[in-house]
Amino acid sequence: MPEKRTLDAFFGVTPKKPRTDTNGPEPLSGDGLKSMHPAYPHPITDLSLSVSKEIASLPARPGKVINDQPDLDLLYFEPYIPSYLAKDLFKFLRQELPFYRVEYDINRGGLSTHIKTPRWTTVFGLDDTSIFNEAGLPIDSKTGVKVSDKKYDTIPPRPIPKCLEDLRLSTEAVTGCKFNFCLVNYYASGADSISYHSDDERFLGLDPAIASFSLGARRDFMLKHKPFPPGEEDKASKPLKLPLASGDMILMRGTTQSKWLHSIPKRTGKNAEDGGRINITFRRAMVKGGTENYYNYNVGSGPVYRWDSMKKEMMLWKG
Ligand SMILES: O=C(O)CCC(=O)C(=O)O
Ligand SMILES: [Fe+2]
Repeated sequence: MPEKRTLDAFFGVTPKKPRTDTNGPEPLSGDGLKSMHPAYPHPITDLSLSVSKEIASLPARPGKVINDQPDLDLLYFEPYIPSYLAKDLFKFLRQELPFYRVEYDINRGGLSTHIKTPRWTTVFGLDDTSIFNEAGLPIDSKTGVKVSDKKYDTIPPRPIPKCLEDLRLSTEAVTGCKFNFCLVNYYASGADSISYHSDDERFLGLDPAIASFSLGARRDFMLKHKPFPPGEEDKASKPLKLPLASGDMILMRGTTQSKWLHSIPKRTGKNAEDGGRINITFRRAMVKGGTENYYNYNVGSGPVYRWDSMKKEMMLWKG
């Protein structure tokens, strides 16, 4: 992949400064390399070569097909990443990635509602119409001409950093699917959640495959069929609860997005303080509208936060 080599050569290789802060050192790094890009709020440390190689050798166990419900097609790796590595990868990514708490307004039937996304999010990637050139700017994937499009202007797209690129490449090799986007959710506690939805946006094309990784605390992944049309209510399907553990990966494919909904419900009481969970999804956006949508809802226009390992919470990143 010549594009990647040139991009790495341009951004990826800067010696790490000796540490003067108390914010680490993190496990899994160690070769002193970082991924850089003008749109990153800060450089993102690469995984060491040995960890990178280990990720290329995954999954730890083969996936099991779950398709015993109408319109459902899942491939469940339990786990994909062995637990010792998943634990360190959780800490590494929480420390290294920039996170956002996105807020936005939705208008439904003339009524405007303010939404505060109930979890931390971040996103990297570019839809199929473009690739990043050596300067890290989108160029047309067919002609190589620099793209000037307002869909890329408000929030400039950022390439997938090497640490997540390692996992993307492994996931592509194992699933045979192609992915150009990486979305990350951080659920700091049981109070963070994602409500029932399906990832069936038009910009993903028909029957998209989405690979979804869990790191850190175990959280319940709930699935239920969308309402059946009148007369078909008897096509009985029962809701599913998958208690996803650290290192697990679930590939959702076929009609899973068009016919089913999924969620991570809140947890209360003694289950609420769980140490946090990271979810990584790999997806393939086909058109520029997908890029615009993903950056709007996962980066947004608010401030950047970064994990503070002393305070053990996300803190405003002043750069
Ligand atoms: O956290 C999860 O496992 C699910 C996340 C999800 O459904 C999404 O980001 O669309
Ligand atoms: Fe989803």
